[in-house]
Amino acid sequence: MISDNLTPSRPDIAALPAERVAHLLRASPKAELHVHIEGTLEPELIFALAQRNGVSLPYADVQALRKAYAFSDLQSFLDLYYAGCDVLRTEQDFFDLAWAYFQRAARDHVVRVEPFFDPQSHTVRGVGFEVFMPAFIQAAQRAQDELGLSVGWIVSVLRHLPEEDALQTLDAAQPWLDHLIGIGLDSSERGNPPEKFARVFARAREMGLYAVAHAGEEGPPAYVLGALDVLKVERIDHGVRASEDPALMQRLAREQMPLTVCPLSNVRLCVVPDLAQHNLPQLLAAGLKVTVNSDDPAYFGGYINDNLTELFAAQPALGAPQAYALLRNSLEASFAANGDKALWIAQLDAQWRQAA
Ligand SMILES: Nc1ncnc2[nH]cnc12
Ligand SMILES: [Zn+2]
Repeated sequence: MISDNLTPSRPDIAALPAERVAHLLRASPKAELHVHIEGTLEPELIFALAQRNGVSLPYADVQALRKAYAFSDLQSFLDLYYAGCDVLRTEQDFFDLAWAYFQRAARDHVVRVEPFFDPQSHTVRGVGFEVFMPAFIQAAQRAQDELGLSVGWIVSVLRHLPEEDALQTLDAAQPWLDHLIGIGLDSSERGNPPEKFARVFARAREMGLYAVAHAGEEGPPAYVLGALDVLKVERIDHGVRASEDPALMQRLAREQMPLTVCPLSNVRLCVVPDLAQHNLPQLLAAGLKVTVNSDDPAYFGGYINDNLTELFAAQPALGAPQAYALLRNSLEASFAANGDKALWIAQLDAQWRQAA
């Protein structure tokens, strides 16, 4: 049925059956706003790059490496994630990594991606911006040209390291500013509150970068508040523990602060016991601007469409209105140009109207 009511809930979707919703989740245009490019490094590529660069790995084969991906918390994952980075040595390696991910994302109908990269996980090994930035720029250009996929890179600093390191990283990023859209904060959350990075974020914002930060993944709701009030972020990465603080929930809803939630990541890192018990429906029902993302898909068993479809399969409370809201939120919460966003939203609406 055609609906001419374009806002706020546009296509008339209430009666869509579950299988139609599952198809629309997969086939609709969407934005991926929380993915670490180093977290897209598949075991097959780790082995290929290790061979290319003469790096020896402590695993017999791809299966043995995959088997090691059984995590008990964030830190147990990060230890393997940083170890995996060691095979990334040359510009070609970083290009292959990014291009493989962009092709995979395009298959999930991602039209906009804002990937993080962790410079300090490379500079510590003597691999500098002059190695990975040209590769990221070239891969992004090719994604735009050949896949119609729009890319905006977010330089992310590691919170387990001193703020001084992060300031140096920002200095090193300065010459590449034209190719960056934002600054992020990731790595070990507990014991490393947002306040530790107040000066870095103030400087990054002066440089014209958008600000985002991981907060409320393993850390308490106070870290979400710190990210908002001290770092002045425009999106919260994860944020699922905000549900422990009713006043914070009300504020996030009132300010329509986007949350980039990563369901499969939360299960694999034991933030929640399983997808059926994930609090995403509760966050959505409270009026928060929630999006679904993949975080580190090579490590957590799924890309963005897997996150969406597995979550909906596990949660009977999620139906067509929630699916449409999540897809639309992803496009609205991106840092892409308003004209691009309007175009993607029009495409989304056309697809849903046709299905309804
Ligand atoms: N889920 C996550 N949380 C914090 N830091 C990360 N770095 C890569 N993935 C991360
Ligand atoms: Zn993350």
